[in-house]
Amino acid sequence: MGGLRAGGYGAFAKSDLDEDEVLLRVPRSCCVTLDDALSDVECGAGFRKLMEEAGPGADTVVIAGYLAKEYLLLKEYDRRLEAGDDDDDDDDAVVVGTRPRPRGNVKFAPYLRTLPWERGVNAQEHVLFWEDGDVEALLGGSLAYADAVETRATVKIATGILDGIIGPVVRRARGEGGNEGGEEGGGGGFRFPWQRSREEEERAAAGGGETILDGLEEAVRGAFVICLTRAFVAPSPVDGGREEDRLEPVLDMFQHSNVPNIRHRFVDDGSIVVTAGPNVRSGDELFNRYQGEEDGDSMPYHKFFTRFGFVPGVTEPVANLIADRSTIFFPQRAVV
Ligand SMILES: C[S@@+](CC[C@H](N)C(=O)[O-])C[C@H]1O[C@@H](n2cnc3c(N)ncnc32)[C@H](O)[C@@H]1O
Repeated sequence: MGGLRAGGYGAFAKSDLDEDEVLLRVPRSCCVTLDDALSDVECGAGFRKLMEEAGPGADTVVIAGYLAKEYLLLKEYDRRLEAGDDDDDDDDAVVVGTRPRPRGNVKFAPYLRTLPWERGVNAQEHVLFWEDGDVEALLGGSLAYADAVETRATVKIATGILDGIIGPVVRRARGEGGNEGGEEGGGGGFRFPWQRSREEEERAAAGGGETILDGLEEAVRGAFVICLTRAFVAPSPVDGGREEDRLEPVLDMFQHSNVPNIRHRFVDDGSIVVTAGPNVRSGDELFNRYQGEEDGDSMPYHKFFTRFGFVPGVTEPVANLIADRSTIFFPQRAVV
């Protein structure tokens, strides 16, 4: 990583940089991709079923589910370690089904530990972290309202679905039993919410069904925030160049600017290469440019906010912009 230093919430040049100097190269094997989720030993079968039922639109749900499951398993290993179960090498292995998974076996463990799973970690803000009342009070009537409500509803539905896939795996790891639904070859005992009978649906809605796995809501919410604020769209080298969402460790430490001073490009083997723009001096913060898939370069700022959790160039709390009825959030009205 020539000329690059992490610090604060972003990355900085540690020396003057030549234009086009290569700062880093991230191989696809270091990225979190849909392949990781679909080939997962414990939940891959459940994720594949979900893709069959729901189609490619389920990509983000599947990647978020995979991240949430790995994070919850990592937390379980950590809990055991803290409880002093680490004297013997095997003691802190979490047994999922019949397979022990030693601590080191969470593929992305060091990366998962750096991510903003909760509001405020790495100064992360996002409408997914808000209470319903805050969304109504702050965003009601604003341009951001519909997006915020839709994103939150998607995550709520996803949480119910993912409980059926990753819930049993995490419950087993915690020694709480759980059916075989999420496990590869386990018979597929779980059912998606759309496969439940009306009676089961009503019982679940009335709180009489199985309860959602403890900690799952928070983990899925965090995983969605992570996907929305950090995923890159890249051509997949394994799927005829189809575009895929990926999490790119290290590349995702750069903050956004509308006038970036680095560039990134995808190369044929699936790696991503980051190079310096012109006139970068030692100590300068290095900025990338985030792009929303549907709006390309011109994503409106209220959409930028619901997707990435901030408004470019604005340092004051968004609540102040809303209180001042900023034109970013409220359509302008002519004063006559
Ligand atoms: C991909 S991360 C960038 C690095 C990040 N701060 C981190 O947690 O590693 C994206 C998040 O960084 C923050 N961010 C990035 N650029 C920003 C900017 N120009 N102003 C304020 N926050 C920014 C937002 O919280 C955004 O959701």
